Amino acid sequence: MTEVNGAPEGASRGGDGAEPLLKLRGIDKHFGPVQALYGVNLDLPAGQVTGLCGDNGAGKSVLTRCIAGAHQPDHGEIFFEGKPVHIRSTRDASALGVETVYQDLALADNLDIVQNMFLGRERLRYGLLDEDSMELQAAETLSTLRVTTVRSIRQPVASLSGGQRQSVAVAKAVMWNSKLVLLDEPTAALGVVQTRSVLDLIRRLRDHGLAVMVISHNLNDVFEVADRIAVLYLGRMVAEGPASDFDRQSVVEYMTTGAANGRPHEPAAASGKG
Ligand SMILES: Nc1ncnc2c1ncn2[C@@H]1O[C@H](COP(=O)(O)OP(=O)(O)OP(=O)(O)O)[C@@H](O)[C@H]1O
Repeated sequence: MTEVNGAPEGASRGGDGAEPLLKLRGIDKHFGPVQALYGVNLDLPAGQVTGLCGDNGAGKSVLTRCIAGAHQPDHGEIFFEGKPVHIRSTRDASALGVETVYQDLALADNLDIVQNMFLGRERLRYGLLDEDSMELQAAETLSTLRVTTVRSIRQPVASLSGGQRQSVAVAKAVMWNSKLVLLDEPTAALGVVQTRSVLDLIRRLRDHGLAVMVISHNLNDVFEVADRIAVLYLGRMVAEGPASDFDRQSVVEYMTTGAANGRPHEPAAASGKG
């Protein structure tokens, strides 16, 4: 059995009836006169991929940043493992096990894969960098996630393909005891084959029991990988539920009008949201 951060592969999935790993309730956020989020509720269960959809400016990045500790909500509550939490900084988020992979990936091109995965959290031994143990852990994490296409973990990140860079960024995020991974447009700018391998990687995170939230404009990717779908429209969460509640047309309608068939989203009766 392979493990990421102690979570057995195939760990039981938080079904819709289970307490979500992360729960947002009534999140408001404004910037001066711009109200970016209005009373947003969202559940992110463990062992499930949630696709966060919304048109440009809908509030996806602001919401992600509120969970990641990069923005502070004006109002609302965040529950993590059922307990109310205040995520005041990205450090607070990391301490909870929340890691974010932003679109720009924030990898240092001139450094190699191991150096990137440990950047800012280097391991020391007798006052020196413990290269062997960092290399071992980086290699183990990549192999657990079956990221097998990189030639050497000592190659500079500048020499990697877009898909490989995305994989390294994801591996870096999950290496640090993460329970929730937020991915901002993970397949933007990737070719067909690279997209497929990143989507496979996302499924593996889910199968290891992590909660995953994926922001994507690409509905093919969302439908391929998401167990749940949440749609923001002009800062409001207009639909949230199991992916089977939706089809492409309804998601597009929610994204562009805030309703589908002229009606707001009705959560499935069995969704057990609290
Ligand atoms: N730092 C900020 N200062 C002022 N307004 C902001 C700031 N960040 C976001 N906004 C505003 O909040 C709203 C939501 O923006 P956000 O970036 O979350 O949208 P998005 O759904 O991620 O869009 P996109 O798909 O284009 O990235 C927009 O009206 C945006 O202009």
